[in-house]
Amino acid sequence: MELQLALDLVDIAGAKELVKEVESYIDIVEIGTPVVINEGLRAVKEIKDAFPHLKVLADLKVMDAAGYEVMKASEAGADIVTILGVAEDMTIKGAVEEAKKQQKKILVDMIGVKDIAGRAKELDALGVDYICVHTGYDLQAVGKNSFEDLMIIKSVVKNAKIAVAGGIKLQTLPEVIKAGPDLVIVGGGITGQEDKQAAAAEMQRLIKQG
Ligand SMILES: O=C(CO)[C@H](O)[C@H](O)COP(=O)(O)O
Repeated sequence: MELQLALDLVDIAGAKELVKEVESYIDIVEIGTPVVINEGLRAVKEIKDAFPHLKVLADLKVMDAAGYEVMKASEAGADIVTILGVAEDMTIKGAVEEAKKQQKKILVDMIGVKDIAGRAKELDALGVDYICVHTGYDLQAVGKNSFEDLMIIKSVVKNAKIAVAGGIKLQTLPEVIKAGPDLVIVGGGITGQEDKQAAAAEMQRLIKQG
């Protein structure tokens, strides 16, 4: 099980500072959608250059023209690129094809997908690398979480790795770990803590302990 640090509310300098603090405890750094909007793919490049031993995920949430966007993110140094599960199958296929060419991975974000089980089966058959259930900030604000959806994809996905994101904190991590995802994505649960290093270290400890 891997731990991904999601960076959403920082600029490039802030992202570097944060990653430096927790780099020993994480496997993947996510350059979040707001960071890409503010800083462009330069943020991906600068983080990959500064921390080449960590995998970098570009949270582009691709919805169309995936071949081109996956190519640009790959050129910037992304190891994993996100696409939305609600995108057309043609778009998903384009992403998978380009990622294979570039020797990169595709993570599908299931945000907004209504039929989680049905769509997860289809995406799994399309050859994506990760399928991620995700409660975004807007639904977190009304008390939702991804736990139920995690159990659903666990039961139907046969090939892709399973990921989970959305409001995971130290207190809720043990329940998430018990469900056995391949990848746990944490933003505010680390970046919002006073002692970010301690939070990341404890999360890594819990994940390793299983
Ligand atoms: O993709 C995102 C928002 O769209 C976030 O990166 C993801 O939800 C993880 O952050 P947090 O743990 O703070 O919810």
